[in-house]
Amino acid sequence: MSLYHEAASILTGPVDVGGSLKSRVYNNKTLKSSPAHLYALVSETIKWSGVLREVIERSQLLSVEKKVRDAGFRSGSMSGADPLSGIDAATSHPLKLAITRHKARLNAEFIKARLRRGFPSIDALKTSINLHGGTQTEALTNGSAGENGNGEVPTRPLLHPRWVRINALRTTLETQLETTFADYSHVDSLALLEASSSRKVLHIDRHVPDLLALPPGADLANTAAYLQGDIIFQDKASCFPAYLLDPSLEDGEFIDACAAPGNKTTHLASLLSKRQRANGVLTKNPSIWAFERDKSRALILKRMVETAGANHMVTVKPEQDSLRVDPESEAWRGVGALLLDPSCSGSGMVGRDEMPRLVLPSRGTEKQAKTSNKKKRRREPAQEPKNTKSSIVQSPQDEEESLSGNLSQRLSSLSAFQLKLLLHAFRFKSARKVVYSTCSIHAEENEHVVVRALNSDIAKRRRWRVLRREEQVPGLRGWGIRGALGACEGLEGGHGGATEVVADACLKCSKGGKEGTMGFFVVGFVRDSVVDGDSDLTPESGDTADWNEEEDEWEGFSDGGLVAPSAAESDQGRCSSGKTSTGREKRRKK
Ligand SMILES: C[S@@+](CC[C@H](N)C(=O)[O-])C[C@H]1O[C@@H](n2cnc3c(N)ncnc32)[C@H](O)[C@@H]1O
Repeated sequence: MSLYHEAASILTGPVDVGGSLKSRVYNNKTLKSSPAHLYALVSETIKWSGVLREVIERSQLLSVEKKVRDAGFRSGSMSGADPLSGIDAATSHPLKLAITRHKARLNAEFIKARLRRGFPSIDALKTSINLHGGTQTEALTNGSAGENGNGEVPTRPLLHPRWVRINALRTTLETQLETTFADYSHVDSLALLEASSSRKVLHIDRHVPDLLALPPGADLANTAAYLQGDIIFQDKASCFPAYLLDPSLEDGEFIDACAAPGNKTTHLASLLSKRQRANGVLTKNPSIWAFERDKSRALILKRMVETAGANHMVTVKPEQDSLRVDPESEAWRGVGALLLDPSCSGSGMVGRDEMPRLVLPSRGTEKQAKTSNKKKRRREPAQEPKNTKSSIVQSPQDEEESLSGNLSQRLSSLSAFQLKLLLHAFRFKSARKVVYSTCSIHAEENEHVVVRALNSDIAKRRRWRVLRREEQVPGLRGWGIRGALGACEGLEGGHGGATEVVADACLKCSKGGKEGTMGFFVVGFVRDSVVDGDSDLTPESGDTADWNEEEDEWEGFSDGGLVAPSAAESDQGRCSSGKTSTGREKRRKK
């Protein structure tokens, strides 16, 4: 049984210490069990924990079997046809006996749990759980059933879909729908996508052009389309910045000031190539300068640009610190628009160093407990240490990290760095558009940076203002989640606009929300004309905290995939597959 005890200790460990589930198992040298077996057991347990909870709670097993309760029915496998078939212990083991005594009741509850979810067979339930990791079936238990049942669908999508961006540099949406996704059925909403038990189902996004949502388990990493760069795994939210920039061939040159691994750079190039195609005439190729200060990340960026077929537009500047580029220099006079997606806390990332949540059964309601054993229940002896977030979800509670001293310090350092980059972007003499984004959910890195930027000397003198909601590209104008009014207070007037206008100009994405995105923030800045005679500006003056380079900031994945960890891994495979970049010639030297 040590396999089960070890699984239990992994599953009940604190959620905020020890890294991902995989690293907790494979890096723990004190475990006796085979890491592969243990990992399989804990991941299966997590996947099935919602069903297990229901079966155990409804059978009231824990109210009558003290042994099971004290040992903790912490892990089990549901890979077989009944809830008990996976328990690998001697038949005479007291724990196994305590469970098998209730076999009939447990099996009956298991059947009911399956039917409640609308699955006609165990295989159908298994397929859905394997596809959606168990969470989707949870959505179906409150009275509604999935498409296998009475056709109803859950009211809210719960999972992070696999977002796939069609790369217009190499292909078109129509071509991909006729080839890579020819045998996929189309659904009208994420809710339907999540309710589907089919792997071959997709939803065409209604906000960002050329973006598809697929089920989270969709495996496209080996498709020709992915390998040749026709499709790119990119979270929907991460597609907002380039789209919001609304790049046109008249904008002049572009800079992506924080470019690696290259999702937004290649998206920008893709949007420009569509513009070129729409123009119908052979236009001069637009220029995108992709700055990346980190040497190894710049290599990944180069590969991504190459794979996406954007070499003819993008010039990667490896080991280039954006802040060391002189925006006043004549060399950058042609730059009209910038993307700025700086390193941030990454608090909006889905799956970052995440420990999956285990849903545990309770011993039943007070009433159930009283009727079953008529004894007053004692509290579980094993208590979590204070101030430690457990990976077990006992009851829904807000697990938002509190702004402790450390976090607050870190955020203030990060936001100082982000502001510095933003004000630097404002200094490019011909620039008329800047899009700023973070994958952070903290106002300090988002609205507060916007307010401080608008209050800056350079913003006022060069007349930078926010790109108002009504000016935004059609797909994003309708996006409902906007900046927090309270977080936008403190505007000093001038050209910044009213607090409401600024808050409404900010687009936010919720992590784990019904839109299926990661947590994200994006805002556009524009100016209506280029103002000259302002080279005497010292834009960074007056900005407070110093950026601490040692901070653990989020710098995006080291690959092209801002999706689930598995996709990130597969992208990494592509990026580090030994394929060398072709040594693309620089179009011109700066
Ligand atoms: C959040 S990631 C960017 C993700 C990227 N925009 C994408 O969509 O794939 C931030 C990147 O900016 C780089 N970076 C941070 N500060 C920089 C600076 N001052 N100059 C250039 N690159 C910088 C980091 O090394 C990191 O690769």
